[in-house]
Amino acid sequence: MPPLPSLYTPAQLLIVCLFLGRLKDPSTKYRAFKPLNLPDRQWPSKTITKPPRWLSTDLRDGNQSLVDPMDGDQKWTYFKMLVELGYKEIEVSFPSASQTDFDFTRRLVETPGVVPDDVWLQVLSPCREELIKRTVESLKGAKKALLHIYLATSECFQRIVFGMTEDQSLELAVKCTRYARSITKDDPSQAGTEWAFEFSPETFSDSRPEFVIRVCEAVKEAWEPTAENPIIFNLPERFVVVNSKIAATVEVSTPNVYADQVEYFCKNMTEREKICVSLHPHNDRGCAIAAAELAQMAGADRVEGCLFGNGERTGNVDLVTLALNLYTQGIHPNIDFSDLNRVIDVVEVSNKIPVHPRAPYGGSLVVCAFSGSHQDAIKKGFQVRKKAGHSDKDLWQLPYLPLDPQDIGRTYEAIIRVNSQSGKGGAAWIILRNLDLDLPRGLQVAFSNIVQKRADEVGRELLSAEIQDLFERTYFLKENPRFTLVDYTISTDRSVSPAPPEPGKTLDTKNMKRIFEGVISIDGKEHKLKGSGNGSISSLANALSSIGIELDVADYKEHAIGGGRDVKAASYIECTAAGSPHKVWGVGVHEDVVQSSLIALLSAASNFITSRPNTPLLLRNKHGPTLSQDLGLVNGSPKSNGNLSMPKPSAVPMSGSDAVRILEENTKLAES
Ligand SMILES: CC(=O)SCCNC(=O)CCNC(=O)[C@H](O)C(C)(C)COP(=O)(O)OP(=O)(O)OC[C@H]1O[C@@H](n2cnc3c(N)ncnc32)[C@H](O)[C@@H]1OP(=O)(O)O
Ligand SMILES: CC(C)C(=O)C(=O)O
Repeated sequence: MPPLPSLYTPAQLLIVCLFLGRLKDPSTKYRAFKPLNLPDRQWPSKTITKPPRWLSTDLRDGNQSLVDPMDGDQKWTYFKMLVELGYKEIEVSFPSASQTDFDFTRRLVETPGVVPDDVWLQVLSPCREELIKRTVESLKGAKKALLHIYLATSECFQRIVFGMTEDQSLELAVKCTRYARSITKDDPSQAGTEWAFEFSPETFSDSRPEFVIRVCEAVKEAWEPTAENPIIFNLPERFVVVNSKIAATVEVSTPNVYADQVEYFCKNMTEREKICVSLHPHNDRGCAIAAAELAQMAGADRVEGCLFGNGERTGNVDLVTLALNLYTQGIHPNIDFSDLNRVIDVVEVSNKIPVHPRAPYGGSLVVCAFSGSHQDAIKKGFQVRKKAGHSDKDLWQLPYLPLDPQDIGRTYEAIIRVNSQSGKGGAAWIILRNLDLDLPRGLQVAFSNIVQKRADEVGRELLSAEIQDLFERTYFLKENPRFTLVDYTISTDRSVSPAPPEPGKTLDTKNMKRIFEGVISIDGKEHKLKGSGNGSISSLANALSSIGIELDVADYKEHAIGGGRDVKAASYIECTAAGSPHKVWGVGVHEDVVQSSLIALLSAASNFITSRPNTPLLLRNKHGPTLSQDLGLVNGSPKSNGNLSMPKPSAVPMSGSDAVRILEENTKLAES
């Protein structure tokens, strides 16, 4: 077939099609919600000061929205977890929907000790008598039973779904309430159960507020609640059909509009003390949390939702976020999320839906910082806390972390993670956490460059263990094949006679020179070295210079690790190489502080000759006289004839590996 002639390229055609597919003027299809006129609204100046009554509907609204609803055993595990977390009102099923739900409810009622005495079992039914009857049957014998019925009150539901007028809907709601009453709290055979009642004017947020009040007043009158056992009016916030002709669905409006509606409801219902105003927000516009919080400010007493926001469509309001939002305001939510990982495990297995890595509080990535400035701020925050001696109960003020991860059972290890976006603080934090080494700033920068390079090379996050390993290998913490301190003494150099002590006083050796004499294993062979200096480190540096490694100490820091008998010293030495702009760091850890500093210097020397083999250095001329008098074999017969003279410094640039080779040649020479 010949190709069809076309004025456009395929790409242009695609763009045209996409463009035509979108509405230039969405107002022909979608209408803005007309908000309630509530000029005297009070809620904006209110704050939340206590937790609401919570209702978990994970096992009902959450379950009904799953691809594969939970089976009885999964519900059982989930229920037990909800009880352990502290939920006192749990919507366990829609008993008229399926045998699984009915049987599960019966199992809860009939199994002794599973439902604590203070926990209400809530069940849902539509306003249909035969379904209400079946629903009530499922709860027979329960200690505390909460019967929940629903009926949509919006104009579009009445017209599209039910084909009823407002009066007919009201009549149905009242009829079902009376019926429910007759088979529950008014039925003598149900006397062993404490019955409570909930009515949801479904589509509340799209209903005429005056009509919602009318229906709820009528239902209240039919149920006759008391202040001790108030009736629950549950006010769903959810999507609605606005323009029925085109039947498009949009969510109602911004959360402030819902708050206005709730405040209106609270103000206009009579006998407020006999009413519990409950919220049932869905997340169609992504505003469920805000809607629930603003509506509590507007006077609501109770919130229905699901853990991690499972539920119909975009989900019910997330109970974890709501509770932990309160917690971070210093208000205990009465729900225990101190082991959030366990909760996540149960939720993920039961729902077969993973918790999003960015889900507030629970997401695996929400307490992780990859980027340098975040890591830096978090690390400083922890250091300030440590310095101030803060315990895990003291006031929490930490950059970027609104909640102490420990409070939800997460460790600090995972907070800072390192990839190519990370700065010096990230790797330093991991070394601090893993090895107790508080790296000086200069070493942080030096090590960060090494980490950055590695992260770029591998193109992924570097795990904490990898960073630790990189550090240990870079600074020869576990083993140092190049320079290992085998044995040493540091003595006072008495060859330069000090001023004699005043009569009756001892000789002041404090300011006298020190002599390092020791055995160092260099690339597996042991050698004696000797040098002198103002202190231990400089005397070893001097000894190293005798074999051609000319390092000047530019910076030195030390700190203790641990305490008591197990205390250790950590030493950090930054060295410059004579005649070279390069600096190298060395790290030493030892029970003895002097030894730790000597190890650090050898680490720097090793680092120098190993990691910068091509750096030109002013080292000794291998053709000159070779070993210093101090250098000889330990395990052979040491040459102690004193005839070997100090090699003269030479201006020949030489690499670190050359220096070691020369050393070996010199050693052989000494042996012969
Ligand atoms: C907003 C919510 O989440 S509400 C809870 C929703 N959950 C569920 O629906 C899960 C369980 N549901 C079910 O198992 C079934 O839908 C049942 C058992 C309730 C009813 O089953 P069916 O009788 O087969 O009805 P079906 O599901 O086809 O349709 C719903 C019918 O109930 C009516 N209905 C819808 N809501 C209500 C209500 N609140 N009260 C009374 N009737 C209602 C509809 O108008 C429709 O009636 P129609 O058949 O006369 O047109
Ligand atoms: C039954 C009601 C409360 C409901 O689930 C909803 O409106 O989403």
